[in-house]
Amino acid sequence: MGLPEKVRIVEVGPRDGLQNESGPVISTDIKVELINRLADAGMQYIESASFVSPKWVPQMGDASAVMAGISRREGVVYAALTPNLKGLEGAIAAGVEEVAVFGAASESFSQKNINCSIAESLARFIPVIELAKQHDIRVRGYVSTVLGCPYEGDIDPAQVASVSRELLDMGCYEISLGDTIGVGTPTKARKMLARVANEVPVTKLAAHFHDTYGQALANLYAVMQDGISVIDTSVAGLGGCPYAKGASGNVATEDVVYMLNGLGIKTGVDLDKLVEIGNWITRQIGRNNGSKVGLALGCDQ
Ligand SMILES: CC(C)(COP(=O)([O-])OP(=O)([O-])OC[C@H]1O[C@@H](n2cnc3c(N)ncnc32)[C@H](O)[C@@H]1OP(=O)([O-])[O-])[C@@H](O)C(=O)NCCC(=O)NCCSC(=O)C[C@@](C)(O)CC(=O)[O-]
Repeated sequence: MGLPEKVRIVEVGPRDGLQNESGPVISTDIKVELINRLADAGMQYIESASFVSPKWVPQMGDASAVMAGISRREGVVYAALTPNLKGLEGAIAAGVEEVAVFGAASESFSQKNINCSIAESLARFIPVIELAKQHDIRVRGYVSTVLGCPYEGDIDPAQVASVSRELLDMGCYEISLGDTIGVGTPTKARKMLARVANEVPVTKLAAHFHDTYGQALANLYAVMQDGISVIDTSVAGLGGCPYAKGASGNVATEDVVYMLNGLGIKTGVDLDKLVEIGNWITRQIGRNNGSKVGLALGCDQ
């Protein structure tokens, strides 16, 4: 199939990147500035907040205030996670134009993350997607643990395919495949994708790879050969997984943009601005910069 001409980057730093920070709750102002700066750097899709239980994820407790504080730019999608109807109702009230539901390919992970089985989660998403449709809100679907689970180890690609298919059938326009704990390697990623692509057209799939084992760029390069052209990333590689010891964040946006620039693949993102943002946000929250490119290009900043 060969590499795509263009890649759409889904920036998840303000949500996936910040949700697991264990220190004090990050201020709404910092979150809003992060989102505004990412839009200024050319990001056209920014997952900005999460309408989940603040008891489960305290860092996302100010989702409505974050959405209200953003200076919206034309052409930029500011999305949010909504695990259930309560979340979607909050998102609608906050003027969110796109949301995501999130399931898993592993039963144990589903229980730990959203307190229900896979089947229960899928049943819960049906009314969420129906209500979203009534409000002209597009819904993205996530499947976690597609290349491994912290509790169950290997996950059968057929299970990933089945959950992905169900999400597509119930109305998700795109399915993002999450290597939640970053354990995948290129051959495994391609095998998983090949199985899922039997059920869901590859043009409706995105790669959401964490970099825990330093494999994310290699895995992305591998699945791009098979038609993946939507990639989820997090500035400065922010993030982690509360359920996996030592888990790093998502693949860093800077690293992906650098690789894509080198491959001659268009993203529309300003790498210099991105590097500045990565250095700024990591200073703000007192965390190491997880982007190799950010460290290399930002050493004078
Ligand atoms: C799904 C629930 C809510 C179920 O949690 P539950 O405890 O089963 O929910 P419940 O329906 O029994 O309600 C319990 C309480 O939560 C409240 N509640 C219920 N829903 C909401 C809501 N939407 N917003 C705010 N509050 C809510 C509800 O009102 C009630 O409040 P109380 O009466 O006790 O005061 C909970 O498990 C939860 O919030 N989980 C979120 C977990 C999460 O955000 N994980 C991270 C995102 S997924 C991810 O990062 C992976 C991904 C997407 O990036 C891909 C990858 O890398 O793999």
